[in-house]
Amino acid sequence: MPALPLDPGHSYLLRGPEEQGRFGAALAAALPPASVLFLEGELGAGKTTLTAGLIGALGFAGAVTSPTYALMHVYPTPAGRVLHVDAYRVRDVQELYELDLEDLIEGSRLSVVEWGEGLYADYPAAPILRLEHLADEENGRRVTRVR
Ligand SMILES: Nc1ncnc2c1ncn2[C@@H]1O[C@H](COP(=O)(O)OP(=O)(O)OP(=O)(O)O)[C@@H](O)[C@H]1O
Repeated sequence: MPALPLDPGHSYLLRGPEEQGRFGAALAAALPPASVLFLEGELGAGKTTLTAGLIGALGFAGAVTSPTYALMHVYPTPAGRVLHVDAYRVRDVQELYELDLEDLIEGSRLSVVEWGEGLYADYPAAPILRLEHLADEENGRRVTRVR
């Protein structure tokens, strides 16, 4: 598997949504089939922008929108199905299992999971990226690979 373009414990500054999307796109080749990518970051931290770049790089040409209200979006790509899950409101991880999430992940090209702490132990190989706003006077976001 190619290395992610970021080592654990390291950060990048992403200046603007275009860079944010390009960073997401650069992750695509590093994430093998059936893999999981965990994203952390408050409202507006750029999770959807990064994910859109990633899904676009897998060949999906349509719009990618925040899964906050739907809990999960499913994108068909030429490389296989991509899941974009927002687990924030799922208090009980059991609810995720009731969705058969494990099987869905297994059958997908990639699953991007926001706020999926409850699943971190189940997917120990999955990278965790944290997105943060920079200070007000700076334009951009910091992305840190937590794991
Ligand atoms: N690196 C960046 N620098 C500056 N602005 C950015 C950057 N990345 C994304 N943005 C902008 O920040 C806004 C919020 O981004 P986005 O919708 O991706 O956040 P989100 O984390 O998915 O939010 P939500 O939690 O609401 O789903 C958008 O207007 C986007 O263009």
